[in-house]
Amino acid sequence: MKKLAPWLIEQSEALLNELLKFTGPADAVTRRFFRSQPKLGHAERGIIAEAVFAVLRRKLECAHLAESGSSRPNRRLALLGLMQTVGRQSLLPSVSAAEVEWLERVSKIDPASLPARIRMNLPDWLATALSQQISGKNLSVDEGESLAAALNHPAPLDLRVNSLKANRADVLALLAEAGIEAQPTPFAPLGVRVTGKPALNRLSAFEQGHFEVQDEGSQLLCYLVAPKRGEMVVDFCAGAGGKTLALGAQMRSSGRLYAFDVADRRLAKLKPRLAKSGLSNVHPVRIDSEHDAKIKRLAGKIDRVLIDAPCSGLGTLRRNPDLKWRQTPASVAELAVKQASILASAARLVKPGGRLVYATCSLLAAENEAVVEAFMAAHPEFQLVPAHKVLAEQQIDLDTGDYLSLWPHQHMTDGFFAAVLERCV
Ligand SMILES: C[S@@+](CC[C@H](N)C(=O)[O-])C[C@H]1O[C@@H](n2cnc3c(N)ncnc32)[C@H](O)[C@@H]1O
Repeated sequence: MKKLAPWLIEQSEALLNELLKFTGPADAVTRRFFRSQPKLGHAERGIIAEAVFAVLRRKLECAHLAESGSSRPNRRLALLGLMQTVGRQSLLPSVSAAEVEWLERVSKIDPASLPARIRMNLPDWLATALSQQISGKNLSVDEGESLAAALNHPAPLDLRVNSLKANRADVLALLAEAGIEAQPTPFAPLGVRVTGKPALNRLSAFEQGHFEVQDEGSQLLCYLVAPKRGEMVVDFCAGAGGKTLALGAQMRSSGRLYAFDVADRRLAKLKPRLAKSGLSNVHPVRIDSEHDAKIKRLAGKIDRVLIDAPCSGLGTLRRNPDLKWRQTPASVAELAVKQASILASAARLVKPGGRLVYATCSLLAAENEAVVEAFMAAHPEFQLVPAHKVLAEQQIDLDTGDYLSLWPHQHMTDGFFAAVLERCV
């Protein structure tokens, strides 16, 4: 047990002061804060970031506990975050006698005794939407509690082996050699789940593109696309290209893979990743919107289209806990309109017999089933292909029904939704 340096409490409080304004994504605010504090070392940044993210995950619970105590409110929150992450014994020698007494008192409170609303740490509108979905599927209330609990845990670190350069056994062996504990992911054939958060970017296998960091759920979406060698494929919302790289490797770097996105700055991040991936079939293209004229030129020519739609990100709360406090019913409704527009436009690319995969990292039916069902009602030329069949064809034994619905508490992945649609004529 090592005593925590008192200034780390002050820095955690200072960062919380910024984060709790919710003016932007928490990871960006945190990066900016650390840039303004160049003297902070890697380990110290880790301590601060973990503590403040613990507060964001359990904001309602922390705010409830912080109603007692007498220091500054955000200092109390920082202390609660640090108590969870570095432990009480490291923290207590660094705080005042009154704070020791308060921390001892609140740590005796059994979380199970708190009202469900506070225990779940979800805003009311989101808790209601999720519990309606859960009861619509005839699942128990406990299911909602387990989901909320899983969303409040940090995500594990998953890797995807780049099959152009390595195989999973090689990567597992080299991680073991480097003293890093890891195991194969349960579903994705090229996935590796690492224990803890070791710094992987200094490993030469990472620098040489033998693996990429990618959640197992994201990897599974790419198996739904299942592009083949020599095909014409579009990754419509490619962003920094996490899924583009996986699709390109599935195509064995043959055919043509267009990586579309409206954000230049995201596509720019794809370029260095492409360079080390060994892929030569990827064409990044910035589009103005889903109505860009470049899309018309490729209409009816594409074998496979992936739409990894912009969404609320509520399936990624393990990594981005701030999203539950930043999204609102109005922002979700606005996103659903955008998603419908992108889906309708991207669908024009698909050739007869070709497929499109509509995917989000949201848990909400409004961004998922509702968008797909409205699209299918307006486009009878598209038919739903059961997701479990597509996965089974690739020896992946995962059946969540006609749609792929991944849930953190059931599958240990981020929350994802995907539908496979085939153009019949
Ligand atoms: C969920 S992210 C994509 C993540 C990416 N596929 C990956 O695996 O890393 C959604 C992306 O959609 C892009 N986007 C937003 N509006 C768009 C539009 N109208 N057409 C194409 N892309 C769009 C955003 O810039 C963002 O990069």
